[in-house]
Amino acid sequence: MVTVHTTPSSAIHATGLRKAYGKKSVLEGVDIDVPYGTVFALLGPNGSGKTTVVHILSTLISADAGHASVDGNDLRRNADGVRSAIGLTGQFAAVDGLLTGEENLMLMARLRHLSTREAKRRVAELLDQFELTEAAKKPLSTYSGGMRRRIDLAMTLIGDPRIIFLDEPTTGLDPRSRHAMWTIIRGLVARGVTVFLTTQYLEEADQLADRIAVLDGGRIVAEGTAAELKKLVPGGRIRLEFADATTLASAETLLPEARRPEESDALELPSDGGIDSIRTVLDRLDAGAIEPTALSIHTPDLDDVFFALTGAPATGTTNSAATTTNSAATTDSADNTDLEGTAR
Ligand SMILES: Nc1ncnc2c1ncn2[C@@H]1O[C@H](COP(=O)(O)OP(=O)(O)OP(=O)(O)O)[C@@H](O)[C@H]1O
Repeated sequence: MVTVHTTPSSAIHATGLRKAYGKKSVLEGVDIDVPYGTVFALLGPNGSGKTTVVHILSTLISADAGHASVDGNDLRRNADGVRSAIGLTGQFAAVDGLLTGEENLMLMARLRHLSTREAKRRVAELLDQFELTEAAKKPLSTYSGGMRRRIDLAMTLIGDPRIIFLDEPTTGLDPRSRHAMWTIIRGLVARGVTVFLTTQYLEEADQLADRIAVLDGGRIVAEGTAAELKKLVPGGRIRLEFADATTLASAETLLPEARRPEESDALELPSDGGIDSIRTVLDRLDAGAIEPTALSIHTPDLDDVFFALTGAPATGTTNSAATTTNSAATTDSADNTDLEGTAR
């Protein structure tokens, strides 16, 4: 029998997850590690398999191959242990629209075997926490999209799970409701809850996640903090401005690789945004006694990363992008000592 080696600090640990629906292969060997008390975001384009990963890790479906443990419980051997440790939002999407928010929460509390007294206390607490006290007595069918997501999350939290899975928690919400949901999620994390979320919104991953993994073509093609991922794609540049046209022309001679954006008196050079590359550029200008009046650094955003990794029309192209990224990460490793296996 194969033994799963669970890192004690891992809330979620998975290796080699595979899943196919008929002949359609969805996951082709996915590895995931989420330390306790952190937020992990699984990013991927439509149909990349994010929900499939969540459903496997929350025991709703089984993987064809691979091993995983959640809160130290092996998914195959102790599915009940996994279920009692986790909360999964989205699973109550079919809650009774005719019942009020409070009634739905009470129902869930009783299903969780809370006493009437304890259920009432917990429900009141959650209604308050999710700013639903006013709407508590109204039927769920009258709730807005944002309110439904909040009641869904509140229902998930009735049992005080240590680990929660949020499958696209803010898809379809307006910006205000999205920000309200982010505040709630941050509050949960502050109380020590581990969050595994899937999202198509790069900003959401950037805002909330300690680590981000990009799923594409059935594999995790890159993983790291938002800052680490941004370093992986080209597109970073230094922008220099000068006092007058004469200085600009002299600077151009000293930095022949720089380009001058149209209709501007500035120069731009490719850069990883690191201190060393900035210092090198300034030293070269200094050699000609030239000082820029302004210096700014543009680092790529997660959109650039996502597009570079998943935007290619064919999977083959995507894989080669990941490989290129991988070599970039290796070259860069002196600057990124904690960039373990960043791009795969
Ligand atoms: N029960 C199923 N039977 C057959 N195919 C399925 C089933 N569930 C999912 N799929 C297919 O597996 C692929 C991955 O689906 P999944 O829902 O995991 O992707 P996703 O990344 O969550 O997508 P989205 O962002 O659109 O929700 C899709 O092509 C989907 O059509």
